[in-house]
Amino acid sequence: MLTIENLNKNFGGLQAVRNCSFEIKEGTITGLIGPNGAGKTTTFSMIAGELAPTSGRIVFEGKDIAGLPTHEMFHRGIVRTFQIPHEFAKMTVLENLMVVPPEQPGERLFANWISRGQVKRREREVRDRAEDALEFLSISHLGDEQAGNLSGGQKKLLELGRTMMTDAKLVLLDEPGAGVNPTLLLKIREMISRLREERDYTFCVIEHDMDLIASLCDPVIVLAEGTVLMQGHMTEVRSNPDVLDAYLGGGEEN
Ligand SMILES: Nc1ncnc2c1ncn2[C@@H]1O[C@H](COP(=O)(O)OP(=O)(O)OP(=O)(O)O)[C@@H](O)[C@H]1O
Repeated sequence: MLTIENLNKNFGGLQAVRNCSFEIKEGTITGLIGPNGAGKTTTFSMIAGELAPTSGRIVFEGKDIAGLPTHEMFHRGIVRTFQIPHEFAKMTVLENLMVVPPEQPGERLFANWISRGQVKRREREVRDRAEDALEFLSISHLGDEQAGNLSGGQKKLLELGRTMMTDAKLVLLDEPGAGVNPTLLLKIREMISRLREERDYTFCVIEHDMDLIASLCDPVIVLAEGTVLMQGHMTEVRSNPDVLDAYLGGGEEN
């Protein structure tokens, strides 16, 4: 589905990503791990169109999309969620979902005037889709809650719900486990798995929680110093001495 070929990103004299190449196969939940500063976030930002690569190719469904802006990536079905969920705190959970779909007819000045019926129909569709997302995620009871009142884990579920409002094919999940209590973590893990199995999403996940990676992701790609150190099943990754070295060398137990 996505092939990264010899990707490079320099920030001045610092080479954050260097000759990085890997593949994300359709229907997988691919983990992207590595010590702090390994280049994971920078790689995500290039795939999502927030950063232009210095050089290299990002081929999505057969087309080189490197350097295209975020809205183009979104349009093609690449959606990124963030470590800190971007909910609208003063809006309800349901409203947070309903504002996601781009180009709602009611937002276009003349569409309102020309075809009220069409706008109403579209609004109904969006509401149905939002309610379906809430039901899927078992958070229908939170629909009327102000999003700002949600716990960290509930906000992550809302973020998954916002993704379900788009026509995403590849979802880039940025630390879905960060700041989430253990009970909700199990639920988030289950929802990601079910979204893959039942709704055909492909995921790429950056995560520091190795148990979450082990239980959710296959394959796992390990980045170190901006490039791929190894790739495989988490059992192989865990027993690879180079991976251990990279983590210990980074001085961080993550
Ligand atoms: N906008 C920027 N300007 C300059 N340097 C940057 C910028 N963004 C990232 N870097 C540097 O690039 C390197 C890779 O950073 P990146 O955030 O991609 O790593 P990471 O693997 O996501 O780390 P972490 O796990 O700590 O989030 C680091 O040395 C970082 O300091």
